[in-house]
Amino acid sequence: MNVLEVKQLSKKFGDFIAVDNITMSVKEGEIFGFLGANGAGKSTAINMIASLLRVTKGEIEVLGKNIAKHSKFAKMNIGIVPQEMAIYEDMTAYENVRFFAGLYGLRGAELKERVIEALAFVGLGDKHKSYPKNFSGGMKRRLNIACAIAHRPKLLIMDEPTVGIDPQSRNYILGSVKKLNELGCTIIYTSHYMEEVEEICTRIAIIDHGKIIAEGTKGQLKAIITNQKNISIEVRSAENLNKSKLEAIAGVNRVEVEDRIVKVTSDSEINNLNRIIQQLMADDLEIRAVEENEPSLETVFLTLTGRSLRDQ
Ligand SMILES: Nc1ncnc2c1ncn2[C@@H]1O[C@H](COP(=O)(O)OP(=O)(O)OP(=O)(O)O)[C@@H](O)[C@H]1O
Repeated sequence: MNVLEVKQLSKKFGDFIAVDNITMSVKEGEIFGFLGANGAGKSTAINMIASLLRVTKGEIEVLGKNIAKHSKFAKMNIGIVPQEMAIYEDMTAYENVRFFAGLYGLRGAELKERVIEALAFVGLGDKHKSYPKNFSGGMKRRLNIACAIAHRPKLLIMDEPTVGIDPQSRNYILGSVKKLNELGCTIIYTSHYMEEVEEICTRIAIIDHGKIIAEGTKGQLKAIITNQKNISIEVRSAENLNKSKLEAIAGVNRVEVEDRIVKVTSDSEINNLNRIIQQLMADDLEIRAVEENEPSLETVFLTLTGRSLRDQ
């Protein structure tokens, strides 16, 4: 089932087109990565999905229902962790989460239970009475997440939740995202940190100048720019290597030897690692290490957009 369906969605600010006719869908159980450089249009797109921003053109369906026609249904089923911290500094952590969960209609014992659950989930179970003004950036982010999940949304949208925080909180947040997903929450995760997206996302859309320019699993995105893989095998000595026999293995395109490293370039679709290793062993080469390198998503992004994700 599709949790989210976006059809020909656009947003104009005056004459400027921030989101340009995007169509995409997110299936139940996915961690869908929305990857783009600063200003690419990520926040604008997800703010429309979360009903925080008016749509210029296009349609958005959540769990099969149009969000413009079923606004309450959409609100109950979506949680958003906005880029700008949305917490009240003069309310305790508990009061913050209670306030936001209350906006979703939770009341009484259920409200209390969910607030406690959400705070524990983000590792702030012992900070109920603390004020966020005394929190580190990472703790504030975690509180922000607790506010967005207490009503147990089916779809959680996170807008760069790890920007500007310490590595420990970052790891905690990434771990929480995975755990929430395992508990059945579908997640849209925007970031311009490539490694995060590579680590947690099951499918990724690359957005650039308001348009989705590529979409797919990591493997599919990487296959856009290359259908090759590089295998590096470190051996004790490459003296006895029978190069032509290696080159004869199905899928192998090139074999190079650099000192004690045998470098094999092969079609990525063909699973021939076993045969390559068997051939080296048949030549009596002592294998010390094997490494298979794919192009990184950063390379994919660079190739498709002509610019780096960061530093611009
Ligand atoms: N309210 C607004 N009025 C005018 N232009 C806007 C407005 N909001 C965003 N923009 C512009 O739309 C473009 C997309 O912005 P958006 O915030 O969606 O990008 P982003 O991909 O989320 O980037 P970032 O990683 O910096 O948040 C930018 O050029 C931005 O300046």
